[in-house]
Parts: sequence; structure tokens; C-alpha cells
Amino acid sequence: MSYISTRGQAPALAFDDVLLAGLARDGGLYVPAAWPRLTPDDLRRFRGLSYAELAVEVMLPFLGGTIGRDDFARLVTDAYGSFAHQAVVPLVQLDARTWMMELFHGPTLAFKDVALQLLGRLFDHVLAARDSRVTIVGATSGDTGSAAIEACRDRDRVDIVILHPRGRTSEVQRRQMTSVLSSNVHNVALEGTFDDCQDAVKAMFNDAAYRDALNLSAVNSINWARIMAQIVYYVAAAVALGAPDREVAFAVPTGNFGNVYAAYAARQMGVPVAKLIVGTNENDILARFFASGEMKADGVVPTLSPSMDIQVSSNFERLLFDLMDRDGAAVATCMAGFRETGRFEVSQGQLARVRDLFAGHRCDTAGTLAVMQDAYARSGYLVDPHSAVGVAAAHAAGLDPSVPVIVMGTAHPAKFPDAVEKATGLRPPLPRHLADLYDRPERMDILANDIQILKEYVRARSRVARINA
Ligand SMILES: Cc1ncc(COP(=O)(O)O)c(C=O)c1O
Ligand SMILES: N[C@@H](CCOP(=O)(O)O)C(=O)O
Repeated sequence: MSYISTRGQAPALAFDDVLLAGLARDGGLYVPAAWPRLTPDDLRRFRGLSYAELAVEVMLPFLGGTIGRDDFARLVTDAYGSFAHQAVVPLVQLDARTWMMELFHGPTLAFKDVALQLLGRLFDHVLAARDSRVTIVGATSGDTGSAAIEACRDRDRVDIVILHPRGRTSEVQRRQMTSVLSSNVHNVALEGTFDDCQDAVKAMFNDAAYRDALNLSAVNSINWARIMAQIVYYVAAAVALGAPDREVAFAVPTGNFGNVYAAYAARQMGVPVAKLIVGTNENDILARFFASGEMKADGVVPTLSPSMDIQVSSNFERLLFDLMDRDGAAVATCMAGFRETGRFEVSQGQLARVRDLFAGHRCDTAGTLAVMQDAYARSGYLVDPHSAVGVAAAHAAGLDPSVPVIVMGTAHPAKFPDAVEKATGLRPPLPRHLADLYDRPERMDILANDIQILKEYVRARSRVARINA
């Protein structure tokens, strides 16, 4: 198994190198050179497995022998042992044909834990084997940051710097990051949006001398290993609801397009997926794209679902690569144009192809609150505002009623108590391990959106940079 860049110019890498590389050296994103296949018999065999057992089966082919089965099984079992629910990602039925897959039972209460609890362990394993260290730099709109910090805190071979947009996360999200006082953890509140944070991270990776001097690594979904670990729960959900003998659909609240891309990857591997429904909030660039074929960035507006306040969705490039028949040069030209003008367009043929599988739906604040109110009124079920966008998308999709729709429950309602209280009158308490979150001291640095300042900040906190100096 080797990995190639969506822009066609970077060297192909094996899994362990991709794990540490983050962004490809040509600015592209790594994808598998070929998709491993899951046969109908594989899917039937998966029916009796625990989540950790299934995770090993699904992910092993992606490793291409770079990590042995026993070592990998140990890392996976350990990672999912940190989840508060025995099923790891339980499925809850919402109505006759709609399910919610609760992905938020990990330590930081969002779906990011599913991948990042494993990634932290993979980093340790690979770095120990190489006797090496990395500097991780990441961008967050709220959830990746805390999940990555939790996964990397106190790890001797890692320094981690996380940029979040100042004042644009929920208070719980911010505190989950800034109250971790470990010496290898550094939080930056950037004067800007999530897109600015992500741009800064990519600019650091695109400076070859800088990335080499710091051994930069990534925890965002630009890192292929994030996507790999997220594929597993789509396989689990489909198998639980009848795959390979029944098709399913997924409704995915979307921002950076990593989660729904993992669903696409599961389908490429052989999971019978009838539709992928992309839910967006008022930052609806993706919903507009699936309607028109034009990708056109506007300014980011703050919403009730702040983790999805994103306009430039990194992982869309991975889908575009397939849509352009894996022509890296064409993707590079398209991305350069997008960077310059803030827009690109696909052909009518490409739009038709993409719409065979994908649909987009925009849900505004009123719609989000209505879903949360309705779920609570009907069954006492509390839905966070991001997952609510997914539920709205599922209901709007108008699919054949025989196809079960699985909504990705991406965050615990207690992460967004203000929104939940506004919708239901109830303020969900934090689980016990976070009960004193509001009393914990915080540490962060407020920085201007200036790439030189940010680069110097990260360099000064990188032990690798000090060793290499
Ligand atoms: C709670 C929550 N829901 C949905 C999303 C969107 O997921 P993705 O960026 O993978 O599209 C995010 C952030 O990524 C999130 O934190
Ligand atoms: N919503 C995310 C944004 C970053 O997405 P990622 O999947 O690329 O890490 C967040 O919570 O930070």
C-alpha cells in the first residue's frame, strides 16, 4: 500500500511516513494509490466483531505491513478502551428510518477522539521505533484541538501547538484546550477565523526548510491516518443495519469535509452506500456546490454550530482528485485558481457524477433549534447543534424510505450548553471527568494573524528545532 499526493508532484510514501508527513510536499493531500476492497463476505464476517476488532480488520490493509498486526491490535484496543460507552460508537434509533451514531463518547466528547485517540498512540509507536520527535501544528474550530491535545499531552516525543480562532469556540471547547497545562502543549487564540488558522498551518507545511527544521506533523484531517480511522465507524454502522444485503445512507454535519470523505472512502472500499448527505450551517459553500457545481468562498459567519464555521474545506481536494480521474496536475491548477480567485467550477458531467452520490443541505439557526426542540419534546433526547444539522439534512434528503439513514452524532450536547439550553430549556451537565472544567486555570497566547509571528511562536516551542539548531 502506498500513498500518492492529490497534486501529483510529491513522492509516494508508505503508511508510517504518511502518518508523520501531514501535508504532501507539493501542497496536496495524501490518498491511497488504490482502495483496499471489502467483499460482501468480509462485511458478513464483520457482524459479530467488537468495535476494536472491526477497526483492526478495516485498517490493517492501509498499513501495508509498516506496523505488525499484534502491535496494531494492541494500540487500537488501548485507544478504544478510553471510551465511556462499551459499544464505543453506539447507534440510537431516532425514528422508523433514522439512526444517530453517537461518536462522542471519547474523552473530549466529540467524534475527533475516535481517530485522535489512535493517532496519539500511532505517533508514539512510530517515533519510538525511529527514535525521533515531531512538532505538531494544528488548526481547530474547537474539537480537533482538544482531542489532539488530549491524545498528545505529556508525550515525550511530541510538542503540540494548536491554533483556534479567538472567541469563536464554545467556552467548554476553549477550556478543554487551554486548561491542559502540560509542558508540551501550547494554545494560540488567533485573531481570525478557522480558515485563517488552517491557512497558517498549511503555510508552515509549505515552507520546506521550516517543516524540516521542526519535523512538522499534522493532527488535522490533512493527515491520512485521521481519515483511515474515521472509515471504521461507517463500516460498523452499515454492517449493523444490514450491509452487504441492504444499502444505507449517511447524513454528515460537515465543515472541513473529512468526516464525509471517510464515508466516501468506505463506499470506495465496497460498503453499499446509497447516498451521502452533507449538512451545512449558514456557512453553506458545500451545499451551494452540490446544487450548482460552483465552489465559491464567502466570509465565515459565526453560528450555533461553531465547529462547522468553515468555508474552505480541506478534504474536498481528495474528492476532486477522484472526480478529475486522479489527474494531479489538473487538481493543482484548480486549487491554485481557487486560492487566487476564491472560486472554481466543475463541468456538468462531473457535477452529475458527484450528485449521483452526494447531496447537500443547508440548515440555519432556526432549523437547528427546531431539530433540537423536536428531539427533546418527542423523546427527551438531547442533540448538540452540529448533529442537529445532520438530522435536518437527513430529513430533507427525500430518500427511498426503505433506505436507513444514519446521522453522524459528532458532539456531546454538554459541549454546547448555551445552544442546548436555548432549544430545550435544559443545560446538560458535563460528565464527571470534566465536572470541574470551569474551575481549572487556563493558559493560552493571543496572537495576530501574521504568519511570521506564528512561525516564530511555533519554532520557539519546538524541542526538535532546538535540537536541530
Ligand atoms: C462537532 C463537529 N461536527 C462536525 C464537524 C465537521 O466535520 P468535518 O470537518 O470532518 O466535515 C466538526 C469539525 O470538523 C465538528 O467538530
Ligand atoms: N471542526 C474541526 C475543524 C478541523 O477539522 P479537521 O477534521 O481537519 O481536524 C475542529 O473541530 O477543529
